[in-house]
Amino acid sequence: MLLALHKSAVVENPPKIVITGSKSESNRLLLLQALYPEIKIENISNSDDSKVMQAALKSTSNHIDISHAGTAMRFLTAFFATQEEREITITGSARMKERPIQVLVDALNTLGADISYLETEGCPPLKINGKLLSNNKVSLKANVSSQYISALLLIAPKLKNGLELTLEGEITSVPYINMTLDLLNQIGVETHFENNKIKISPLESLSPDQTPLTVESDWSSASYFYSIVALSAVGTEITLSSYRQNSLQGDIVLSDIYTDFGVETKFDNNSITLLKKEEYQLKPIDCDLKNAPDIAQTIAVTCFGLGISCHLTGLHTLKIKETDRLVALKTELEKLGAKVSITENSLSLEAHQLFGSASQGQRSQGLGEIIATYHDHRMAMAFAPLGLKINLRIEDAMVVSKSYPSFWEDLEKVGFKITK
Ligand SMILES: O=C(O)C1=C[C@@H](OP(=O)(O)O)[C@@H](O)[C@H](O)C1
Ligand SMILES: C=C(OP(=O)(O)O)C(=O)O
Repeated sequence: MLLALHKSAVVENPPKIVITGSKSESNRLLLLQALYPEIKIENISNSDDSKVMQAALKSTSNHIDISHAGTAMRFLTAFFATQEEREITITGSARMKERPIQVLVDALNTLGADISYLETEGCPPLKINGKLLSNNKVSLKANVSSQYISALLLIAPKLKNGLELTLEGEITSVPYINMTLDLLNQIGVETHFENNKIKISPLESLSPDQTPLTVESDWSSASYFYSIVALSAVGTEITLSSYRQNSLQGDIVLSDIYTDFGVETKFDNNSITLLKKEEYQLKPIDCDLKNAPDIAQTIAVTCFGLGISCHLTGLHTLKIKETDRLVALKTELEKLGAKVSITENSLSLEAHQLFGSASQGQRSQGLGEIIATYHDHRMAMAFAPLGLKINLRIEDAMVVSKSYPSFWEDLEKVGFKITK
C-alpha cells in the first residue's frame, strides 16, 4: 500500500504513545519459555517477527516458514537442532534465503548437530535433524552477526555440560549479546563473559513459581519519535511508554545521541518524554553505530532533514539485513536531493541547503517523491519523519508490521496527516 504523508506538524500535547514490547527481548524470552515452560512473559511484542516466533514454537509441522524474521531464523535453528526425534525444514522470505547463516550452522554442527542446506550453501532454507548435542566448546566469527552468538547462548543452559564459546575477531552488536546474558541471569542461569570467551552453566529446570518477566518497550521503535522531535519546533514534546533508564536494549544510546540534535529525554514513571529544547546548532555528526546498527537509518534521515552532514561508521552488518540498507539509504536520500557516499561499513551525507533550493522547493508541492522501502520496515519508518518538512509517499507502507504494526496510527496521533 502506498501512503501519502502531507506536510504536517506535531500537535500540542499529543497523547502518550504506547509502544509495543521489544522484539529482541520478546523473541529471546519466547525461546527460553519453550525450553523452560515455567517462564511467564508480560508485554510481549505484537510485531510480525514475534508472532512468527510464537507460531513456529507452537507448530507441530515439520515445515517452518519464518518469513523476514532474522532473530527467529537464527534462534529457531539452534532450538530445533537440539529437539531430538524432530526433523524439520526451516525457510523464510526470498531475502531470508540470501541472509547468511553459515557461521551459526558450522558452530552447531561442531557441537554435534545435523544441519544441512537445501538450496544455497550458507543460507536458508535448512534441513535440521534434531539431536542431543554432545560437545560443549566451539569457536565462531563474531563480526558478522551477534544473533548467531545469542542463538547458541539461548540453548546453552539446556546442553548437558553447558557451553564455552570463543569469539573470533571484533565482536559486533555487543549490547544484544549482553541482553541475552542478562535474560539468562534473570531466570537463574550462571554466565561469564570476559574478553572473547563466554561460559554458560547448565540449568535443567526452573522452580514453578516464576515471577513474570516484563518486556520493556522497543527502543528501536522509539528512534522514529526522536527523529520527529529533532525535526520539530523548539518546545515540541512527545511521551512514550513503557521505558526504563536501565534498559537491556543498546538502542537506548539514542537518548545520548539525540542530545546533539537538541532533544532531551526525561525518564518519569516508566515513560520517556522527548523534548526539543533548543534549535540545533549546525554541527556535523560523527557516530560509530556498531553497537546500535538498527538506528543508523533513523539518524541518517534526521541529519538529512536538518540539512547537516554526518559520517556514520560501524555499519558492516547493514548489508545483510532486510535489504542492503547502505544502498537503500543512498538511493532514497539521493531521490530527495542528498549527496551520499557509502563504503562497506560507513555512510557519509553532505550538508545541504535545507529544502531551500528551487528543485527541493518543488518537492514540497504535489504528492511528493515516492520512497521505496525494499521489504524493510526501517526504511519506511526512518523516512516518515520527513513528512514534517515535505510531502512524500511511502511505498509498501505496511512493511512496518515487522516490528511496529501500529506505527502509522501512532504517527497520526502525534499530528501527521496521512492518506492512502
Ligand atoms: O539479537 C537481536 O535481537 C538483534 C541483533 C542485531 O543484529 P546483528 O547482530 O546481526 O547486527 C539487530 O540488528 C537485530 O535487529 C536484532
Ligand atoms: C535487522 C533487523 O531484524 P532481523 O535481523 O531480526 O531480521 C531489524 O529489525 O532491524
